[in-house]
Amino acid sequence: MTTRACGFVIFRRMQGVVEYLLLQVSYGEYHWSPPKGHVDPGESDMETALRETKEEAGLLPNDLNIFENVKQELNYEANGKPKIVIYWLAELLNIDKVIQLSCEHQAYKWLPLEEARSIAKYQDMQDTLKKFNDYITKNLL
Ligand SMILES: Nc1ncnc2c1ncn2[C@@H]1O[C@H](COP(=O)(O)OP(=O)(O)OP(=O)(O)OP(=O)(O)OC[C@H]2O[C@@H](n3cnc4c(N)ncnc43)[C@H](O)[C@@H]2O)[C@@H](O)[C@H]1O
Repeated sequence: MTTRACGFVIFRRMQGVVEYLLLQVSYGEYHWSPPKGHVDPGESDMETALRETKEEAGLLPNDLNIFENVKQELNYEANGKPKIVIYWLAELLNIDKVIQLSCEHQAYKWLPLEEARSIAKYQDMQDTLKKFNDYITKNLL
């Protein structure tokens, strides 16, 4: 059975520089990823992304401008099971908003594209960040 998870690649514009939010898990390989998590029964993908972003980063829907038509799907194996992860692009509107982590994460960073890609580690996550960055560069700057 395939595991499904959803979240947001969140960016902010900091003095002209686009930065991406990555969270470091507090278990296992201590890997970094955008806020995301498993889809609960009866939840839509977007409801999951919003719930997980609130739980993991303390960000509410009105903190974000969500680009519903800009999304990427990742497919990989996690803990021996196939996993699908859907990310939408979202912009943090108030750049001073404080990130509030849950116990699932031990750190967060706002990083420009290449540094974000570097700590994201996995090729498909790196490609996703690049594709979202291309969209931002072409349409929002
Ligand atoms: N080892 C552990 N010890 C204690 N509690 C744990 C745990 N693993 C999960 N939990 C608990 O499980 C719950 C997770 O719930 P959720 O918060 O709902 O779900 P998630 O972000 O999708 O979880 P996870 O961290 O497992 O996912 P990811 O795909 O990034 O990561 C899953 C695996 O896939 C790998 N991975 C991540 N991105 C990948 C990619 N793009 N390509 C290939 N592998 C990737 C990761 O390195 C990791 O090994 C939490 O309550 C958490 O505390």
